[in-house]
Amino acid sequence: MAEQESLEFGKADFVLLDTVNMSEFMANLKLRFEKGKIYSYIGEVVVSVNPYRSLNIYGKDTIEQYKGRELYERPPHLFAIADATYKAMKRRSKDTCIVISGESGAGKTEASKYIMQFIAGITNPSQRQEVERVKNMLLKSNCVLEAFGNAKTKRNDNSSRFGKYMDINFDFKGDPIGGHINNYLLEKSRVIVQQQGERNFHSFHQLLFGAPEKLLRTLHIQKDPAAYNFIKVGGVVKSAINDAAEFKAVADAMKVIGFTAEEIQTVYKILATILHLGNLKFAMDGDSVLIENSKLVSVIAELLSTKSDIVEKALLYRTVATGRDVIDKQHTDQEASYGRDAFAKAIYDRLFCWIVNRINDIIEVKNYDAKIHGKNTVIGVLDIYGFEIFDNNSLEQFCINYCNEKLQQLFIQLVLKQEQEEYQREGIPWRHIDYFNNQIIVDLVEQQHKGIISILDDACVNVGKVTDKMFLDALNTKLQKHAHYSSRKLCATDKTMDFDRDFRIKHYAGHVVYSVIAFIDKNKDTLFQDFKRLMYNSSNPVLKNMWPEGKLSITEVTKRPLTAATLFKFSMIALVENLASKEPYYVRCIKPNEQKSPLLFDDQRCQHQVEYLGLMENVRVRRAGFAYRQYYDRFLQRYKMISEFTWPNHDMRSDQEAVKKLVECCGFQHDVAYGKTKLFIRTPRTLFNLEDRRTQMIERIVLFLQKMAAPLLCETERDRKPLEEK
Ligand SMILES: Nc1ncnc2c1ncn2[C@@H]1O[C@H](COP(=O)(O)OP(=O)(O)OP(=O)(O)O)[C@@H](O)[C@H]1O
Repeated sequence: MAEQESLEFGKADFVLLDTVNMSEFMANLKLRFEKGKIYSYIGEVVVSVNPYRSLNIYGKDTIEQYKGRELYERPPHLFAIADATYKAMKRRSKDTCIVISGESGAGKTEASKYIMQFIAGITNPSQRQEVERVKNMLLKSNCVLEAFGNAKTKRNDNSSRFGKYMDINFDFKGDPIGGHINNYLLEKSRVIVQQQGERNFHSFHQLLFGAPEKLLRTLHIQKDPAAYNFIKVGGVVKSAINDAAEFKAVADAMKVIGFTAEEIQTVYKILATILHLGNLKFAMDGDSVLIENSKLVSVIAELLSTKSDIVEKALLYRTVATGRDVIDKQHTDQEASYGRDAFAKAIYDRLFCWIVNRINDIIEVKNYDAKIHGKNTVIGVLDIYGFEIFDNNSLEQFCINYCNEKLQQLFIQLVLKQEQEEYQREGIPWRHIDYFNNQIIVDLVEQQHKGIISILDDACVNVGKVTDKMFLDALNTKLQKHAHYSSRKLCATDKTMDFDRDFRIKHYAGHVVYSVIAFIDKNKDTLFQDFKRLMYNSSNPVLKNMWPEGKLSITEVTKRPLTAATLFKFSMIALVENLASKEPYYVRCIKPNEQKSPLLFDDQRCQHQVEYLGLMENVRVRRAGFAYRQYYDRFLQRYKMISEFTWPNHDMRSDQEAVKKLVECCGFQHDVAYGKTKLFIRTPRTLFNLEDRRTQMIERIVLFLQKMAAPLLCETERDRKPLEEK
């Protein structure tokens, strides 16, 4: 229990609720939010509510207060688990990780930044230059990633449109010596289309408003967002001044990180290429397709360091292998614009991955020799998209929600495992706990042959024209008996779904209807080989290196590359394995309202998040046996004034015996269990009763001391008087 907070702020740890039910949970969460307490615990899990205002709780003083302390010695804070993570890593040489989850705008990225700030603040007391350099690199790389991976959405002005896992490596002294970033599933569709009220990635806006005139001229770019089809304007132009300032900050960060001038120029050329691609107009002229504004083709060719006719050919034709022959097949205008969009998305996605790789090259640990330096340990920070339910849910939401299913499964398993291990260590018998096991849903998605991803992949490799509807038919046949799957065909009366379009999954977090439209295309994620060859044949070496597979001719290309969903599945399986191998800590973020208001606590929205973050399940598991546990010596330190046998010091053989005596004095012996090093208390009421007794005793002790001190004070007064009179 966080001991530094009064109960007027509610319960700092949800494990101590009088009764575990949703209404008590929500009342406590709301009370704490309204009192400005944005952090709470569930055991060692931090629950965080976005305050939507700056709080003075992240400065140097606060870092000092949390540094080296135990979790329960200070009020709940991100810094407390950052410190716990750091201690586990440093003292016990354990690899640890912090998993930050929550929906868009809940405060995940801010939390990850504060955690990094804390770690930076407590390391390198000797100010070694190398450590400072690494810390600077880690912070600067964040700025670059945000420019290319974040965008303004309706829900968050600076929304991360990718998942991120970042390892920080530490040497034997506990100083950061390097890092590594893994990125997951960038929302690349945003490059070509944005919903009303949203923007393309920040990088495009920064370029338009921040690049010097000379650079814009070489890129053939105008300072006007309305001139570009891939940039949506209308009410969402963030401050151009901000964008301009950020352009400079990002350019500077790229330089500091170590990007060469040629690399930085290439980055700008790719952004400009994408903007020009968006303006291409295709039309049919009889049977042939043509580009109406062909001047743009030469601009694109110049930016990509290649020839106009090669660009034009890649846009209008597709090389296909038919038996032994290789022919050029002309697109229709629709196919051409589809191919162009795929190209724009692919080069942005590739650019983003390339940036992450370049950062990794630069920040990775170098010259580390385990024999000389000892074990190199890591703290990982995972900042990944939360559960998503929109009006229209497609393959992207399907992947994101599957990711959350997997993380939730890991979460409950780990909380259970930690509990079991503690009971075992302490010699307390374990009681079986009922909890919701979402394995069945994870299997529904990822199981080989039978899972939705497999069924989708099967549909994608079928010869002939496969439609999204055929995929849905296959789902309906294979999953008709599955308890967590349904569709209109299987449940004709359910009008929340459309025939031949929708299916529903009962996720642990709620029911989500997915529309199969474009599932097949998105899963195939085809980029014609012609575009890859175009990039590979560029005379710009940076571009060429980004597209090594462009080396292959059409006849050498594997016919069945892994699909988008399968690649994502593999990356999730690897991620979960990696997290499971570390000691995990959790931050669960909640967004209090849609209006980004610091005052509003929207009960319904918050309750929904509490449900799908599995927080009630967490509280239940955490206090299934005992709500509270504490080391004997610490318990005595806090409560010894309650009993004459322990105040001011006990004379029993062990602290454990003294605690037993104290507990019996209060009559709580039926509500506790004695572990090897800790006392376990079953119900919170007992703990609060102890707290009340402690408060009363402290008042009496203070009164007593005052009484004792009074005559002394009088004496001093008397002694002083004559002196003064003298
Ligand atoms: N601890 C905090 N103190 C003050 N403001 C905060 C805090 N956490 C979040 N915010 C505010 O909320 C906004 C959204 O937070 P953040 O970008 O971290 O959300 P997110 O969960 O990472 O969202 P997404 O998934 O869209 O990236 C921030 O830009 C900031 O204005």
